[in-house]
Amino acid sequence: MTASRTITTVTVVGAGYMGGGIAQSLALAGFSVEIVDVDVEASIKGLQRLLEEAQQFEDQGLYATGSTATIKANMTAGRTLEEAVAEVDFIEEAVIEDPQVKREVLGRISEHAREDAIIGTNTSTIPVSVLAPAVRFPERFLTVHFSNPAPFIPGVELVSGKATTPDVVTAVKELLARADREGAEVADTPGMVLNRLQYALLKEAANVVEEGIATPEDVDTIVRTTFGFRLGFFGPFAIADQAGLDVYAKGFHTLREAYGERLAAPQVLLDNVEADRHGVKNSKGWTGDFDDDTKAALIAYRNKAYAKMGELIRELGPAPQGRK
Ligand SMILES: NC(=O)c1ccc[n+]([C@@H]2O[C@H](COP(=O)([O-])OP(=O)(O)OC[C@H]3O[C@@H](n4cnc5c(N)ncnc54)[C@H](O)[C@@H]3O)[C@@H](O)[C@H]2O)c1
Repeated sequence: MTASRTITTVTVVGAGYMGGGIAQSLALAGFSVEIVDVDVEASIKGLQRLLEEAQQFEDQGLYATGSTATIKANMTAGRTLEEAVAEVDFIEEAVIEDPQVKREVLGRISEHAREDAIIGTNTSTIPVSVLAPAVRFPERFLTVHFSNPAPFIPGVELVSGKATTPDVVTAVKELLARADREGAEVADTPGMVLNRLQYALLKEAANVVEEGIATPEDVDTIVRTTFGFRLGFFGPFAIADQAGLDVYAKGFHTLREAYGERLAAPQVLLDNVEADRHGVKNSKGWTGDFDDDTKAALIAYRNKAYAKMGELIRELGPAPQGRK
């Protein structure tokens, strides 16, 4: 491994829905990006499609004027996988979600890449431990999981394997920051964090419907107009701090009575309350301590965020819906 891990050149292998969006985003951020698909013809078609899509985004005002020209200047296609991975600093694999196919492709990538090139996989479900054995020099391998649609969703889950070295994670975080993305590290577990939480919400939402408590339409309305409204700005811990941890503890008591241990208060929440940490209101929260200036700034930020969110939703109008 070389000392410097700064990434400037990237190859994305698998230029489909996600790989295409990732390549587009990185090219727009100034990285030199090559895309590779099943063969040279598919790669060139992919490039054409991505440039057309970028132009549409630009015409719709979603990308700044000149973005397509930047992407065109920074993105190439037309070589084999072996050629395209040979010199670059970072390779992101985004082929189909099939462990066998991924292992084969990752094996080829790592065989032909520089020994110090960093290799990421965009898998949404397959543990690093399943894929890493296929990678030559697995210390430079990790999951770099972008979300759909990649051109617009900023968050990226990063999952290290047993062998992954910290400098590799740092270099990928720097790449993401340059592309205006935010990487968060999670352990190598099925579903990681994003899908574990998202699936838990869907499962409970389905329970609510099955129990006849609300229709799917009303569940969706409640989610997007109440707690979902906050989620673009605050995660569950920050929200709990704002609501009051003592309030949550009481709420969990009611839920436990109704639904059993499954919805009992987490011990760490009870420990916080026991230690007189009630959240922002008593200046001692789960996420930290709050002095008066920080409290005032947080409330001002929250109010502005929600007012602007309301404005945006009114401006966009309701989302199109499928016919019943
Ligand atoms: N679609 C999503 O919402 C989403 C979100 C996050 C992560 N992911 C993950 O991203 C990855 C790609 O998903 P997608 O939705 O973009 O799929 P996709 O089918 O749109 O794209 C996959 C691409 O890989 C190409 N490909 C297949 N085999 C290949 C090979 N051997 N060599 C080179 N290219 C090959 C295909 O031709 C296709 O263009 C998967 O691991 C998926 O789980 C998907």
